[in-house]
Amino acid sequence: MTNPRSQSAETAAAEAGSASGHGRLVVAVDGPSGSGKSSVCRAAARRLGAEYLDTGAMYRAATWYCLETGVDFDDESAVAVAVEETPLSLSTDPDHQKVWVGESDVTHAIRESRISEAVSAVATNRQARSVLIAEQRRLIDAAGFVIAEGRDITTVVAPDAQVRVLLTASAEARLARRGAELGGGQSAEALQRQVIERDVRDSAAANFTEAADGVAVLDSSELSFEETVDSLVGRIESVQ
Ligand SMILES: Nc1ncnc2c1ncn2[C@@H]1O[C@H](COP(=O)(O)OP(=O)(O)OP(=O)(O)O)[C@@H](O)[C@H]1O
Ligand SMILES: Nc1ccn([C@H]2C[C@H](O)[C@@H](COP(=O)(O)O)O2)c(=O)n1
Repeated sequence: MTNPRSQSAETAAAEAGSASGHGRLVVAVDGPSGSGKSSVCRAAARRLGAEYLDTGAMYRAATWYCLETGVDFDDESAVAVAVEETPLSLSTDPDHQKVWVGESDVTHAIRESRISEAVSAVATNRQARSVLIAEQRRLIDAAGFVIAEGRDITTVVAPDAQVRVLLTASAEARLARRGAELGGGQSAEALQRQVIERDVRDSAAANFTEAADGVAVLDSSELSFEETVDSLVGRIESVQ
């Protein structure tokens, strides 16, 4: 995987880590779709002056590249080669979340439904995963103080993180949140495909429904957004 902008992102990350006075601190958060990982982790990172790594954005950007280059998703080797080739870079600044593939700013495009519906083909490809996991570890190592979220951060990418949390919410809460986020125009079937069915497919590659040993569960079903952020921040502050 080539990474034209990674150097500046890493330099910024290292500076932010040392400037925040936290030294090296890795926070790993996993959970199913719509549990609140991205929004809660981004808000916690802002509040604490940490870097924020959205690993799902990396799977989505690689999927965008596969679609752009016309890769056949049924051809596992072709998918793996395309992911290896993807000129992906992303910022870890929680205030300026940007994702690029080469010179294309794909920050918004990777959130489209066509990406959500195709991304599992990349997520369940073993070779593609190992390429992305290596890159995620490199970005985490380069950061001083980072909150990284995804599906396998607590278990595979950063099992030695000082804070490890499984963020959950009931299926009803997750569907309602995603529906509201998308403006209420999505059919129940489309939401079911993008949230529940995607989780079922992605479960073949990672276990993000049960907490591994040493991983704390944060169930946000009955919590407001702010209460969920407060809870995560409290857990992080308790180890500082
Ligand atoms: N505790 C909460 N209460 C209410 N809404 C929440 C809560 N946590 C998150 N949300 C909202 O739910 C929506 C989905 O959250 P988010 O995108 O962060 O989930 P996610 O776990 O990252 O999903 P995905 O893995 O599919 O990207 C967002 O609109 C977010 O603001
Ligand atoms: N560590 C990760 C992060 C993400 N994925 C996969 C599973 C999702 O379908 C897809 C997009 O993630 P999202 O933006 O919805 O969080 O990427 C994964 O397998 N492992």
